[in-house]
Amino acid sequence: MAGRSWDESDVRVRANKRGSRPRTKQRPAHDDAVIARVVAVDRGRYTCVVDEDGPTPRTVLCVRAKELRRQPIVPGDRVGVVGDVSGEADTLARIVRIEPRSTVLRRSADDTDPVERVIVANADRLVLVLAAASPTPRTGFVDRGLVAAWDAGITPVVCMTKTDLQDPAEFLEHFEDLDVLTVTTQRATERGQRPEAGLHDTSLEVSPESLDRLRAVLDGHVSVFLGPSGVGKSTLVNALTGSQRATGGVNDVTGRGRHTSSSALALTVPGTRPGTWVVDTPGIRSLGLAHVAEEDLLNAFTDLVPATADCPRGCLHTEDSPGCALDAWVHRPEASPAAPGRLESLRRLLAASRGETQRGDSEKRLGQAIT
Ligand SMILES: Nc1nc2c(ncn2[C@@H]2O[C@H](COP(=O)(O)OP(=O)(O)OP(=O)(O)O)[C@@H](O)[C@H]2O)c(=O)[nH]1
Ligand SMILES: [Zn+2]
Repeated sequence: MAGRSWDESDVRVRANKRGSRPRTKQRPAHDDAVIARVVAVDRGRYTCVVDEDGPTPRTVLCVRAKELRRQPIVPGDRVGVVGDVSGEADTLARIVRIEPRSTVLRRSADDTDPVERVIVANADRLVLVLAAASPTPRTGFVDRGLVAAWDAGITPVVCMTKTDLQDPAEFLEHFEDLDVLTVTTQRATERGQRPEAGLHDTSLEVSPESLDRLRAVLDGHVSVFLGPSGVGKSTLVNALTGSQRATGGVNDVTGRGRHTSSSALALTVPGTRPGTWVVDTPGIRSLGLAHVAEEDLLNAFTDLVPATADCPRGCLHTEDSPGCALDAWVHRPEASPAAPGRLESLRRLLAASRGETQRGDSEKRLGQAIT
């Protein structure tokens, strides 16, 4: 293969097995393809919404063209679709093209999955969900989430749930030097006061004001929610989208009835503009940062980056790096009280990332450490 680079598409230039016509790389341009949004992927079937911001949005079930076989197509993707795009029952259309993606959210390989995977395309909000209490919020989760968002070019949002249980102000001080969008949510009433809510109707638990605030943050965006177990993600997603993930209800956009697969699912948000999506990623509580370059990791700490200009060349910014300017910076009188903690976070992440690169030690993987 000297002097020439090639990819898998070359391999497929060969006679059709069934012997009719030879395959070539000159495929029809599919000028007639309509643009659709992928909302769910399940065993080679792609549920797409055609005309998402037009007068007749409809759900179309698709397969993908053979030439796209090797490319991941994920929720959030915008694709070109040909064939029967009526959305009527028992029709099947075909995805012939993946539109350029504005962002991709990746999940690092880890012990549960050896392959790095794209999980969502075109998201522009990463909502890091934490509870003000129960479970106790941890700054490390936000630090890692901010790095993941920065790396993917996605705007992070910190969403503090359960503020009925605890005032989140003290926790949020940790991030006050960062220009991070923050939103708080709480439950409307005690369950006991709303017996009609029933045990499984979680949507009634979130206060209407909370939902208004969230909708304002999500409006016009494609958002992914990420958070440790038990912080109230499904409660929020259900309340916002009207889906009933936990109970297997019917969603009117996907028309799929039950969402049993564990892959991501894009849902519309009633009361927002067309083009507003929440991508639910069941089972994914962390993204892993193994694929994030060290420099990008540092750049995510926008509050500390300016200080590194005074570090010696090649400074590793560890606690024992000679002349590292970061210590003095976070302890200067005008520094915020949160600054030393931020430096600790940065050093923990750097150490984890270096540990992994040097030793390949899976225990040290950032992927595991994010939650
Ligand atoms: N007090 C209070 N409880 C809440 C609030 N939001 C959710 N909860 C409760 O927190 C518990 C966990 O909520 P879930 O929505 O299942 O949490 P989750 O993040 O989806 O958890 P996983 O499915 O494990 O990822 C439930 O008992 C909710 O009723 C809130 O704002 N205030
Ligand atoms: Zn340094």
